Amino acid sequence: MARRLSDYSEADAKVRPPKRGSRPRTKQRPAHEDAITGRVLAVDRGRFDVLVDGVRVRAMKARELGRKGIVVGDEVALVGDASGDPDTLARIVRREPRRTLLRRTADDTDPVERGIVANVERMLIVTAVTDPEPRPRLIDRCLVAAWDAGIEPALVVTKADLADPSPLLAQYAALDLPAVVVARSGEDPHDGLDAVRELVADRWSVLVGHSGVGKSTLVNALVPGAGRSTGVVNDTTGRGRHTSTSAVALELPGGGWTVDTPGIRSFGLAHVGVEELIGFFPDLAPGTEDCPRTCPHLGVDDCALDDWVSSGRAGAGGEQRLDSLRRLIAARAGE
Ligand SMILES: Nc1nc2c(ncn2[C@@H]2O[C@H](COP(=O)(O)OP(=O)(O)OP(=O)(O)O)[C@@H](O)[C@H]2O)c(=O)[nH]1
Ligand SMILES: [Zn+2]
Repeated sequence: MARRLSDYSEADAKVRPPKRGSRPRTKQRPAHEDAITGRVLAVDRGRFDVLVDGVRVRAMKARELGRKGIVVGDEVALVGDASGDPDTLARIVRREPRRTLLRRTADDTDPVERGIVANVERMLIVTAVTDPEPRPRLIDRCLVAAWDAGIEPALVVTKADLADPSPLLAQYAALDLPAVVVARSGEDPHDGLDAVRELVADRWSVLVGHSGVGKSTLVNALVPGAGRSTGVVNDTTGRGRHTSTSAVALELPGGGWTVDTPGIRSFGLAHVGVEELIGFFPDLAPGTEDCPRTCPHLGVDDCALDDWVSSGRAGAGGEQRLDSLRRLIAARAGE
């Protein structure tokens, strides 16, 4: 049936022509719907290597990311040329929410915290039985940093061919930590390597440890061809021959990725509050129940932790652990 003119509503007549110069709405996409996601493998002076569907793509941060940090392990959204061909550069337009973030501050009072690696599930704390001597306070810092980040730590004790690892292991027995012992045997890189492989298989992990403990040796054994430089520790500086200082993710032949952190020599923990700190010493935390209210746990005013440790309830490492905890609390108080 034909419509009569009088049937047209006023609204029909009010369709305005588009303003000259204005673009159709559909082109103004607020989010990058067509972005693809990848995982950051390496960061080097403003350039990022991102793994996209098995291809390594070079990328830079898009301006809209602002000062938002991107670290190894981050999951990011990319636009632009993500072919991975030489001389191409994609843009990172978004950082996906992080499941874990390993952080540190320059010291225990510095308010500026830096991300080291994101989304890893496991931390291997590498320490030698001797040469160099174990540094329990650094181990304790690493444990706090791992638990604070939501990462499961494990101990890897190297150089067991040089000395008996049991006293060191006994110190941490109360913590219910996975611990693996490795040793050099002849030409073979390491006894105990299979146990390390199990800890890192099919997941993202991060290796931490101070210079000379055998971290690079371990990485080279886990990832043949990784080419991490190993060397004799310089007696004067305590430093090895490393020149690279940035974290980098290396693919494990059996599946999974491990992140080496050559430049990291310390773990400032200014971002961890005192109450949280105590919670990250699960061998000591229950001992604070008998402390006076507002006890600073610094060894004064009848702090119950002294009895807790001397009665053996924190295990063989109790004294050392309490010393670590107290130093961390004191550092927070600026003492
Ligand atoms: N006896 C013995 N020596 C080892 C073992 N693992 C590593 N080493 C030696 O210890 C020294 C230091 O090893 P690296 O792998 O360079 O140590 P690192 O922790 O990477 O140290 P940086 O390179 O300074 O970061 C080297 O001379 C290694 O050959 C081990 O299980 N037993
Ligand atoms: Zn106390």
